[in-house]
Amino acid sequence: MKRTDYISWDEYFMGVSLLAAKRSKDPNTQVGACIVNQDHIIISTGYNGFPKNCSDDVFPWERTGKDTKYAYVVHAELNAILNSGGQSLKGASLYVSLFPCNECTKAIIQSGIREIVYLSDKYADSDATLASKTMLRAAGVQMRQLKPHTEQIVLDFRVDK
Ligand SMILES: O=c1[nH]c(=O)n([C@H]2C[C@H](O)[C@@H](COP(=O)(O)O)O2)cc1CO
Ligand SMILES: [Zn+2]
Repeated sequence: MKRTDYISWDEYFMGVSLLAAKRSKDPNTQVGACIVNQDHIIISTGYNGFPKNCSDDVFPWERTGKDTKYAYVVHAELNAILNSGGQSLKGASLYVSLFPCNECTKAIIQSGIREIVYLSDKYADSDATLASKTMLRAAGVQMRQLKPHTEQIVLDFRVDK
């Protein structure tokens, strides 16, 4: 008899996104993304962080003031698109822990991604999110908020030997 407590595809790919988010150095919001093709194969992952060679210890993580993170940080979704190494994203699904902003949405639509599965929509009332939703609706990209059947998945690094 097969196991019955295995995780669903949605939980698996959102779980990968959440694990990617754990790599983020952002002290306030850690975002993770995972792009999956129609065969359920992971094409790419990403999290929010500064561009290559722009040191996490030099560039600012402040949210307010003269010099903020917003000018420098690459969003998780854009990193995932850029990390896909030129593979076609046509018909792919994007799993992301936070609803995409309008700038990422432009790249998502242009890359051919057809579905966005998200967890949090904490900036739902922002102009960026409203613009995202307007563009995604116009472009016919599906959006759905994941309602997980489980509250958490624990990774256990302990082994027998
Ligand atoms: O979709 C997103 N993807 C993404 O990676 N981010 C990143 C940019 C920032 O590093 C952080 C948001 O920071 P804050 O919540 O402090 O404003 O999340 C933010 C959004 C939402 O706009
Ligand atoms: Zn974005």
